[in-house]
Amino acid sequence: MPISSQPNDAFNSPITLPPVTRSQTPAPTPAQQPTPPSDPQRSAQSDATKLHWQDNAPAEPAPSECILAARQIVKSYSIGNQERRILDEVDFSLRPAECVFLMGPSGSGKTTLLSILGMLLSPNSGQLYFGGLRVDQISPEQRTEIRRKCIGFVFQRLQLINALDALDNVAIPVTLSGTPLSEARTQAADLLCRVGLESHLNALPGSMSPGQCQRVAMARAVIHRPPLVLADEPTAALDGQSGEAVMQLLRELTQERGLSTVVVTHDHRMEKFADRICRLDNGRFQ
Ligand SMILES: Nc1ncnc2c1ncn2[C@@H]1O[C@H](COP(=O)(O)OP(=O)(O)OP(=O)(O)O)[C@@H](O)[C@H]1O
Repeated sequence: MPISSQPNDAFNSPITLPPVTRSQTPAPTPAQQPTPPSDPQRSAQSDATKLHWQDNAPAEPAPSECILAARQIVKSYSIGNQERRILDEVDFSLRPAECVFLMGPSGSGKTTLLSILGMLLSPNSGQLYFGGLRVDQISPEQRTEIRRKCIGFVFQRLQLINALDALDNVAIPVTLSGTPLSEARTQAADLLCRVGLESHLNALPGSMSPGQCQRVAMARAVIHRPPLVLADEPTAALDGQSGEAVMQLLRELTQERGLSTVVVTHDHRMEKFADRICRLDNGRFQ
């Protein structure tokens, strides 16, 4: 099920970030984006941990080592007088600059998990950490602020504003956090050129192909350099060739900026773009 919440709701409320303390470190600002450790000893440790982790060992890395960590997440819905468990004590970890794909059968809970990771949906229980901060324990306003500043969303159903051209679809969200429009437009134009749309800066979404619109959506998702990008079936509406080009571009954009990425996809042809694949089945990782 595609995420249906408007990502733009994150841009609506003027909220101040929570006070910064060591035990409640807010998600990193763009200038503080986490990067893989450069110290050789630390790198060796991290590589060892990653190997261990990729070998499906039960241990998850510490939340403080992750850009995003979910622990024992449960999500249920009541249908009539019956409760249906959609996510059943799920653990998930995403390291800085890593790209993880969530795959699994229809109805297995992928979009539900992505929505919880993006703080668009609250779990019934479990812990969610963003940059080491327990974000399930902060106020909704603080979560909105972190989501607005630190997460870029790419949705299956494009959520471009039809009345705005490509340039302003990308630029306007940045102006909501105080960047002057002229500067935002310069940044947006650079990004749109980067994604191959230099001749479509002033095109309206209705006059562009689905693949071109998805490129605009990706530019919009990364323009504020969020440390985390969440994508729900970003290639589902595209044919194989444009889907692959869009996924390739998403990887390049996020790699260039050192952003961490979670992608929900059904498309096995895209697997080559993942650093790691987590397969959900019936609300649990296989
Ligand atoms: N608001 C809701 N109320 C009740 N059930 C829900 C709700 N949202 C999702 N579900 C159910 O939760 C299950 C998991 O849905 P989800 O969209 O996360 O699966 P998915 O793996 O992303 O599926 P797909 O690949 O088809 O998009 C589905 O059975 C769905 O019907």
